[in-house]
Amino acid sequence: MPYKLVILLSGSGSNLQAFIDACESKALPNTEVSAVISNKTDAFGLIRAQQAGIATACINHKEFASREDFDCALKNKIDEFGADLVILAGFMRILTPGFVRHYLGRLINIHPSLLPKYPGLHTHQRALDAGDTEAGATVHFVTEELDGGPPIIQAKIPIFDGDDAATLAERVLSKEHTIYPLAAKWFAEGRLSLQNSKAVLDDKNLPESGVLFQQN
Ligand SMILES: Nc1nc2c(c(=O)[nH]1)N[C@@H](CN(C=O)c1ccc(C(=O)N[C@@H](CCC(=O)O)C(=O)O)cc1)CN2
Ligand SMILES: NCC(=O)N[C@@H]1O[C@H](COP(=O)([O-])[O-])[C@@H](O)[C@H]1O
Repeated sequence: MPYKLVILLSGSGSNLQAFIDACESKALPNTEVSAVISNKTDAFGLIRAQQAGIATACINHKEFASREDFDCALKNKIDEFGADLVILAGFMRILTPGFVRHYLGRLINIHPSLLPKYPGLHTHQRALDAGDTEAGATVHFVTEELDGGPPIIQAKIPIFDGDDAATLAERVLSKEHTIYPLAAKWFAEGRLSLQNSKAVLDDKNLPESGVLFQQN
């Protein structure tokens, strides 16, 4: 029985594509993307999923009277598909405490900064404006606190003179496509868990910033 990923997204879906390719190449063995769900009807990630023969659903947050109602519909759809792991891949909605509690420990996100720096939006511009010399991405467990969940893995890149938010985003995204499937692989292998609000890998608490991914 393959390990089932349900991926939530709001945009282009290049991280989704990385998961599709990793499952296809068996870099993520015995794992499948069971469904892709978006809150945006025009998310290109839905097209990517359809091109890969993956079930899709669109639940438009604008059609709901409250965040709680939207999250309840989202939860029902996810559970209809069945998910061992719920993956936020550029999903641009803040999730309610009830939703997070339901999936706690099997709900992860990728954030385009070296958390705890720059939670929220516009991370690359904030790093540039602060004069930082490095940027990156963080895979973390999702908790009620926005982008405050325990980090699992981080990748760092240098910020070059002349970088702008777009060039930074492009180089960070490339690292995301490596670390995100790796974190999911650890989870599918039963090596990664959330215990007492800490990320645990191979029965050891991870460092505050997660595992630092080093690519030679
Ligand atoms: N309870 C949590 N929900 C979410 C988390 C989390 O850690 N805890 N991670 C985010 C992902 N994210 C950054 O990584 C993020 C997504 C969305 C927003 C945000 O401000 N959204 C606005 C709408 C913005 C828009 O529609 O363009 C909103 O929801 O009102 C901040 C950070 C996913 N959810
Ligand atoms: N706060 C959440 C957030 O900003 N997530 C970011 O959205 C992008 C989605 O790209 P993709 O659609 O090409 O995978 C990624 O860079 C991800 O880190």
